[in-house]
Amino acid sequence: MIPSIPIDKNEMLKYYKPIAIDTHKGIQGHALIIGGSYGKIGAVCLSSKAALKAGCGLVTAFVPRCGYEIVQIAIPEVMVLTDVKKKCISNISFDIQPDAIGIGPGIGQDELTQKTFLKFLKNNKAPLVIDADALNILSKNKAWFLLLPSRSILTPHPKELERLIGEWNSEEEKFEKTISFSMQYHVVVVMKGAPTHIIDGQTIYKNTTGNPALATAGSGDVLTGIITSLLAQGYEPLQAAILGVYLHGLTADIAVPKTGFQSFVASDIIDHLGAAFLSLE
Ligand SMILES: NC(=O)C1=CN([C@@H]2O[C@H](COP(=O)(O)OP(=O)(O)OC[C@H]3O[C@@H](n4cnc5c(N)ncnc54)[C@H](OP(=O)(O)O)[C@@H]3O)[C@@H](O)[C@H]2O)[C@@H](O)CC1
Ligand SMILES: Nc1ncnc2c1ncn2[C@@H]1O[C@H](COP(=O)(O)OP(=O)(O)O)[C@@H](O)[C@H]1O
Ligand SMILES: [Mg+2]
Repeated sequence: MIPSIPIDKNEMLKYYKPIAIDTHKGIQGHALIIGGSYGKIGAVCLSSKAALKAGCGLVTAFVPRCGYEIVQIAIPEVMVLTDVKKKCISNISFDIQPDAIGIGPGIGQDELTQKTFLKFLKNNKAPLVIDADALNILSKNKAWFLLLPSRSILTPHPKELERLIGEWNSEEEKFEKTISFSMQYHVVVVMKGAPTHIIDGQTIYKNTTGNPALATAGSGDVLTGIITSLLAQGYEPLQAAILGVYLHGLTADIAVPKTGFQSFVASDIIDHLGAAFLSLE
């Protein structure tokens, strides 16, 4: 057994910051979600709605042109910036100053998307959450790991993790390799699974919330939105990852007695975020 710190309510209460009474949307954090491609704009809708519902004052989505109306209609509270290309992201360019950026949900791996992702990494200064195809692009271009801002948060599922660090022959080896990766590139790795572990250098955290209802499309896209939101609200990267993973899992624990396992979908995570936050008050 590899020793780990449980991510439970006690751990949460060390970090959780209730909302200040005199706050306003301008200081409550601005999250930017970059992602989507033709047929996968839903991933950005889920991620950016989750960012709002996790407490951000402002959320902007950067999507290919085909995503403009979809995001505006699905979530009117979210602002939308569009790429010049219709079906994929080819030129990440914006004149806002987000407090944190989540990149990857539904973004695909088009050559143009890979190129602009490299340019983005070279210029970006904002704290990052990297998920899905942005992780897969990094796995194909391992030299780019060096461009990640220190304390970036990576959120791979097991297959994405294998693409990042290579195959493992035992659970122990998987953790060893992820710890080395985290230390080498100074990143926080959210090893999604059942349960999810968070690796920060040599420290391993193990989540205690969540259940198989989360095995549903878009569940990880929602987690990216939640963690990006917390990061934008000023939580330190490790705290944002821990709190995000805990709340994400808790929504399923709260919802399942009403929805059952089968009928729980990623939007139910978003719908139960309020109840999850209230349990910390
Ligand atoms: N509505 C939308 O717009 C949605 C858009 N989405 C977007 O689609 C893009 C592709 O994302 P993706 O994760 O589906 O593809 P990919 O990286 O090939 O991984 C799939 C393979 O990984 C494995 N695997 C996964 N989990 C595992 C586990 N827990 N434990 C073990 N293995 C596990 C499993 O491999 P297998 O077991 O089949 O060998 C599976 O076949 C991405 O950009 C995402 O954001 C989706 O979020 C859906 C909603
Ligand atoms: N059986 C399970 N028990 C607990 N959590 C699960 C289970 N299956 C999946 N999850 C969680 O659901 C999420 C799935 O993420 P991911 O595979 O990236 O989904 P997607 O790409 O479809 O959004 C992760 O947070 C993972 O930990
Ligand atoms: Mg995913």
